[in-house]
Amino acid sequence: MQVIQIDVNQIPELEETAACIGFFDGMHKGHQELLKRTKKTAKRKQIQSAIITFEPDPWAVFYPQKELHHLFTLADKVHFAEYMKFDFVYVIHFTKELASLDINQFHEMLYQMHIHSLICGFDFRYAAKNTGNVQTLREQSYFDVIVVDSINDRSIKISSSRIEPLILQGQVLKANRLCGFAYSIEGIVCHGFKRGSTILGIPTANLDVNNEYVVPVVGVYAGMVSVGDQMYGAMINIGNNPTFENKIQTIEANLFNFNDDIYDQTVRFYFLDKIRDEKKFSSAKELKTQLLNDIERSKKRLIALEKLCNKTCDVWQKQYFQF
Ligand SMILES: Cc1cc2nc3c(=O)[nH]c(=O)nc-3n(C[C@H](O)[C@H](O)[C@H](O)COP(=O)(O)O)c2cc1C
Ligand SMILES: Nc1ncnc2c1ncn2[C@@H]1O[C@H](COP(=O)(O)OP(=O)(O)OP(=O)(O)O)[C@@H](O)[C@H]1O
Repeated sequence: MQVIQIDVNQIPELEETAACIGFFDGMHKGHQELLKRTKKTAKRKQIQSAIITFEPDPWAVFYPQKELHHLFTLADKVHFAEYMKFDFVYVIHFTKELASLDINQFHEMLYQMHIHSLICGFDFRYAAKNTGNVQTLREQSYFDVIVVDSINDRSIKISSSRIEPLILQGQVLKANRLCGFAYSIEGIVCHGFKRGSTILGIPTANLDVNNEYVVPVVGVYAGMVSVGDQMYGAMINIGNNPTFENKIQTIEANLFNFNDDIYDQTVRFYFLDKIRDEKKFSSAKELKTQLLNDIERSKKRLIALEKLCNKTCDVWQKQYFQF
């Protein structure tokens, strides 16, 4: 698979493709339907398949002062495209100039990119002031258009903007249901206060998270952590460790059946389900008793959510560690 950066003023020579178009934050089940339809169309027409996305987030161009967080980084989208066996990811550089193209100029751009079939959702909007829609796409004759009907959950469209608040509220299991795999964030393992391994006897890997991600609300989660291509069951805490009165928020995980040194390694934390709120304990001993309970509770959730775990391992191409 190839990732091609595209500047609207300098469109490179591209192969003929069936391509889906959108920002694709999170690659939820609605996005997945577009991806499947694109692959099918490419196969039927014997042409290449592509995902067209934009970078940076159009919102960042119009509101540069706003700090934006996402469910997926561009690298995550590229990974997902590879998992779905796409031939190309086209990353169109989103600028004010691109945003000001009129409907016909936008069609011409896609024509110059050799798009043979464009696959989009029923509510796709494009061109200056979002004046383009599926109706205007159907009226042009540069390329075929396939429109995907709304993919719903409980009669409401599945969308990135519906999933984000679920994660922010700790309703990760609901978010996971809308994606089909567990929500995850990536970062580098950094040094904590070392209380986990010394005072508590329960070592934790502290995550210096890539701050592009939406971080779930403070709380304790049953989850998984991947190190290299290996997946481990884990319990994860996001919080301020009130028992020790930390000043900063930490994201840390205790990995089951694991005791390697992974400082400075890139790892991914996967959130399956929230199991409790973070609490202040009156002693380290009480906290430790609770943590031992959390291990058992997390393992039970991992077993109950086996399908979700397996699908997540499949998407991220990790080997699942059975405990
Ligand atoms: C699953 C899990 C749950 C936790 N729950 C709490 C909690 O409820 N209250 C609290 O003060 N700290 C909690 N902690 C944080 C511990 O206090 C923390 O692991 C310990 O301070 C070690 O931190 P360190 O890695 O900086 O040494 C939890 C940690 C984990 C891994
Ligand atoms: N649930 C869905 N059903 C059908 N098409 C969808 C669905 N969600 C997104 N799409 C389509 O997928 C493409 C990418 O959409 P986009 O990146 O805007 O996702 P979104 O989840 O709708 O985002 P947001 O919540 O930010 O509006 C668009 O063509 C859009 O119409």
